[in-house]
Amino acid sequence: MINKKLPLLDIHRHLDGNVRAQTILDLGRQFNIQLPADNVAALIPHVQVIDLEPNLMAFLQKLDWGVAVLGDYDACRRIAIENIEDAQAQGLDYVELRFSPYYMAQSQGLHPQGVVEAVVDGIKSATQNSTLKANLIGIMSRTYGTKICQQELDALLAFKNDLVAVDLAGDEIGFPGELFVDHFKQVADAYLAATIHAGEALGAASIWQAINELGAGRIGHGVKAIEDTKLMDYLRDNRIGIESCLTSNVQTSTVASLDVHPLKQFLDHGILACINTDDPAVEGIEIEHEYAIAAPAAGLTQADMEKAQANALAIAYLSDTEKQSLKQAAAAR
Ligand SMILES: O=c1[nH]cnc2c1ncn2[C@@H]1O[C@H](CO)[C@@H](O)[C@H]1O
Ligand SMILES: [Zn+2]
Repeated sequence: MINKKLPLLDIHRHLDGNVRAQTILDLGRQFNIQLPADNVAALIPHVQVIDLEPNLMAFLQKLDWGVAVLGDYDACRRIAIENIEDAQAQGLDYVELRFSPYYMAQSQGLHPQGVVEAVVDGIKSATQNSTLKANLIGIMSRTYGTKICQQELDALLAFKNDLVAVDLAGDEIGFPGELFVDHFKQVADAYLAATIHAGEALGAASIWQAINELGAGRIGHGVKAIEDTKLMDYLRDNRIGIESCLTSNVQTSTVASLDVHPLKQFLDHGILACINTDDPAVEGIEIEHEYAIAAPAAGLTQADMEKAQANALAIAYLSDTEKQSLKQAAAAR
């Protein structure tokens, strides 16, 4: 269970993987986009994983309707604002929302830089009078190849002061990290942190590559680190955190079931691993479910879950002062 006396964080959460079904319907109508259904109940099977998907790429297709309806920049702003509302409704104290401007732009011919501007603006206005703190992570969608990713990076770097990090997501097998060394050199030159989706569809070598060649200071998923003890030691000793996403890893068939998920072993090893949602609307779960249902099913004790809460704070892209004040505010409630 979530310990309310500790700050609750979700630091691996795709804004464009969390578009409400009702919003997809509204925007579909607004922009005259033909959808596979005209009510929420009938739309759900098209935009949410119902059973397991056979692999990561099949899972990722479920995100497509959420971006297919982004007909203008106001629509992008709307889903950014709704993501803050959703995070607030979950009782999160701090959220890192990540998004891929090219992925959001491509379907309706928007400009990626306009998408970044709209998302930044939406997050700023929605958090202005709120106790929830949010930071943004820019994603390069590797699935579109190196050239598009450069365009996407250009759009992100035009707003680098509004971001805390850059990520690489999408098809890890088809577009491995080796292709993106030059991109992440530019990320480092812009003084932005790097967190990379690695060791989800590929093995431990992909995690080593993300650390050594792309400068990753955190790893998204990192499931396959369990295959390499030296890597487990390295992650612990260098405080490279793992952003675990339990339900997502089952739905993508990255792990066979929760009881064989390596998160418990990561925690026992002293790795700064934490619990996150990934794509809540697509998965049909929320952070509460991950703590109340998924984590116990993955063998975590209450103490493990509290460790995971503390780890999320330890590796969050926040200053020590910000971390301290989140801690104090939670302890006082
Ligand atoms: O679990 C995941 N693994 C890899 N890539 C993901 C995952 N969830 C979403 N995306 C990717 O992130 C971008 C949108 O933010 C898209 O490229 C989507 O395919
Ligand atoms: Zn992810």
